[in-house]
Amino acid sequence: MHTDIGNALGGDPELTRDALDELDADVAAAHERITDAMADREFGYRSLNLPETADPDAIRNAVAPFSDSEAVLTVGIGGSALGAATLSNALESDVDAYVLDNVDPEHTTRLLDSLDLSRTAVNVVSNSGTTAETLSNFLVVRDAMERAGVDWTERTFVTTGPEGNLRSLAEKHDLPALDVPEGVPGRFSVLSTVGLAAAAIQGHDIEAVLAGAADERDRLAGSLYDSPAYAYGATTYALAERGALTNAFMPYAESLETFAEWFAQLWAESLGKDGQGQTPARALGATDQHSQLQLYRAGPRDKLVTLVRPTERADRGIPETDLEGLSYLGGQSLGTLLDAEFEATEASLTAADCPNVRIEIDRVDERGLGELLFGMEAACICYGELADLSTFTQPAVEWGKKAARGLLGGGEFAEADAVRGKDRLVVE
Ligand SMILES: O=P(O)(O)OC[C@H]1O[C@](O)(CO)[C@@H](O)[C@@H]1O
Repeated sequence: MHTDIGNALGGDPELTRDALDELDADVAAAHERITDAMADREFGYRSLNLPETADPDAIRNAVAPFSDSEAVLTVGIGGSALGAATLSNALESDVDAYVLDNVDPEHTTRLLDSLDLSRTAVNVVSNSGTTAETLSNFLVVRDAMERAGVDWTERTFVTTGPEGNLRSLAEKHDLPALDVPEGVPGRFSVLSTVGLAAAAIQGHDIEAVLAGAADERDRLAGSLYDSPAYAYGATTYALAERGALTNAFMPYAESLETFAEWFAQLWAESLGKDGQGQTPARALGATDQHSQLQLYRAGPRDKLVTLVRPTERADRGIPETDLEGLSYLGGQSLGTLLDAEFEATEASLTAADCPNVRIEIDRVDERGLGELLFGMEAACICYGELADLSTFTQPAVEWGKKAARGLLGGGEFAEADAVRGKDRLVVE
């Protein structure tokens, strides 16, 4: 992973090289804290140990019974689904991958009706084992399997914490069970059983994912100028401190669209604390040049744009044309056009004083994804250290869970009363 912060300097909000140089002393302190916490396997920080603590052989052994699958369905939500989805949507495989990470009945029915459940491996993923959406979807999937005459215990494995409903279910029905690594929050768990099991069933080189992550870990250093991950974490933090409260995250590869979704949870749930944080806006290049770029260039001076691309990709030529005014496109390639648009957009943002950062990997392959995923996790932790945040917790999400549970008769919660007491002003 390479991080180019040249265009992050001198924009509006303004960040100067002197300011970054001054911040670098804090980055050195953050690095020391991070490496000590990694060595002590502290909660959350131990996520950065996964390149060597994850056990790809154990993962492959656990999913071996599903090697005949034509599809793998991950039932989870948040970090328990987005890591697997990032890898499956970025890489090609003969084994299809699907994710149920919402409780939209029409979508769930459409998906289940489309699957041959007798040939689908179902991975139910929940660290807590109590997440309403995941457990509800599992019950629906199990019912669909039974209606299809499929022995669900033959097609299902779980990935969960040491206790809870899924652990009990696995023990009761002797299901293969993978352990969610202890002390690793869901949004930091992609480089573990949580993100790698489905990838293993799809035949992806999970060892290469971990090798890419290990390479990025080896680049962590006591200066932002020596570590691509810290360069990104420190620059985004410094810009946020100066008013860039939105981070438009814009990969120029369809295969990285879900990666942007994964990044959004990592950034929002880790850094949105005590009135601080930086809103991740998911975008896609070149498509969003024709939708959101207007705001990025000419809207409030409250954002940075992160541009991500592989420097190598398979390409496809554009046929010659005699269409008036389009002949310049003929004989080019789609990849050349995409790169021209990337660089033009980057320059366009800079010309409009919108700070932007370029992140590049060689290719969207297992190794490149490992670099990106680890790099963003380390960047996020660096930002959290600099901002003195509680990076690894997410207390604010609990209010809504209690309210929903109360509305469903799952207990007495004051939050549910607040829902019932909504002020209404309906305009029809
Ligand atoms: O793996 P679990 O416990 O089902 O949690 C799923 C997701 O829900 C959250 O806990 C937020 O509610 C995320 O942090 C997590 O990734």
